[in-house]
This record gives sequence, C-alpha cells and structure tokens, in this order.
Amino acid sequence: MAKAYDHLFKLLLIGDSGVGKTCLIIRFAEDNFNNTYISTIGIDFKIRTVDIEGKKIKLQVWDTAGQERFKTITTAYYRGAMGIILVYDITDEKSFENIQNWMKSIKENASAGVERLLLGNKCDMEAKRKVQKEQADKLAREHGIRFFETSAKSSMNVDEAFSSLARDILLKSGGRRSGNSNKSSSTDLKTCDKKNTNKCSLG
Ligand SMILES: Nc1nc2c(ncn2[C@@H]2O[C@H](COP(=O)(O)OP(=O)(O)OP(=O)(O)O)[C@@H](O)[C@H]2O)c(=O)[nH]1
Repeated sequence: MAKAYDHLFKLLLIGDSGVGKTCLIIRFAEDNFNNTYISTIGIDFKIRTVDIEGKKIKLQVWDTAGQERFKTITTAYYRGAMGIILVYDITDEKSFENIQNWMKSIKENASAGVERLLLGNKCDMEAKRKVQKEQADKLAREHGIRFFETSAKSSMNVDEAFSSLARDILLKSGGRRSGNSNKSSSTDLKTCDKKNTNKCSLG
C-alpha cells in the first residue's frame, strides 16, 4: 500500500479575535468561505496534505481563540507547534500593534526553533486599509520572518502562505521523517467540535 504521507507538520495560528484565523484555515483545508462570524472557543484543528519538493506533507493546522480569556488554554498548545502563523487584519491597526505581544507570547511559550510567518489578512478590503504593507514588511524583516498579505475571502495568497511555511519547516528539518506514515489517508479532514474542544490535543 502506498504510504499516505512523508511528513507530519503541526502548525498553529494566533492573532487577535476577528482577524480571520478560522476563515484562513477553512479556505486552506476546505476551499470555502463564510461571512458569518462565530468566535472560536478554545482550540480546533483541520488537516490538509500538500505536495512540496516531491514530498507529501500532512499539515495539521491548529486554530486558537483570539480572545484573551482563552490565553491559558491556547498557549499550552504552542510548544507542540513546528510552525506558528501570526495573523493581523489590514483594516484593524490594533491587531497589527498586538503582533508584538503575540511575538512575545511565542518567545515565552513555544519551542526555541519554531518557524514563524506573518500574515496581513482581509487584503480584499483595500478601501478600509489601515495598515500599510511597508509597515508589516519592516516588522517581518526585523524578526527575520516571511510576510504575506492574504484574503480568506478571495483566496489570495492562502495556499502560498501555508506552503511557504511548510517548505521552510521541511528545509529546516533536512527532510528527516517526522510523523508516522500509513496512519491516515491524505484526503482525511478532521475537525473538533468547537463546543467540545477539550477533546483535542496537540501531542
Ligand atoms: N472581507 C474579509 N472578511 C474576512 C476575511 N477573513 C475573515 N473575514 C471575516 O472576519 C470575521 C472573523 O473571522 P474569523 O475567521 O472567525 O476570525 P478569528 O480570527 O478566527 O476570530 P476568533 O475565533 O475570535 O479568534 C468573519 O466575519 C469573517 O467572515 C477576509 O479575508 N476578508
């Protein structure tokens, strides 16, 4: 039987409430978008397998609640992540200012070698833009990380962003096998019940 995947990478999305973390994951894993806003309770994940450099990479993408009251639960998941995506909303200046706090939170809670990526989401809303691309470019350069402007609504740069992070993790791991092949189908899509989030774990 052909093996389902070569590597398993665990990714985590963080950022203020309402910046579009859940929508980015739904766009990436299901190629779907919904305008309705249901704030994430605690933590949730979805899976998609992608081909990178001839390898099948299974991405387990964890969605965290942006609300402060879930901080204790969500920071507990940082340690198991190989890549962390920091998301702000280009129409919300405060969400961009808070990226510094989210960076600090990574420093305090994540593994030392974790790969990071900065995303400015909702770039379809150009007329309401408050954060200039140059500001975010500068911040990303200061932290030595990649930066994309994305739109979960239009799909702009969503696949590119996730693939670029996966590629960086793959290169960093030197192609070492991580994760157990044959365990799950590459088309497998799992999601935890938003109301039943305690069942999920990032091992
Ligand atoms: N125009 C536009 N709206 C978006 C985009 N992404 C998300 N939204 C909207 O922004 C709102 C919040 O999106 P969510 O994905 O739930 O935000 P979140 O960051 O997961 O929020 P929390 O779960 O509270 O942390 C929803 O109404 C979405 O429809 C985007 O790319 N463009």
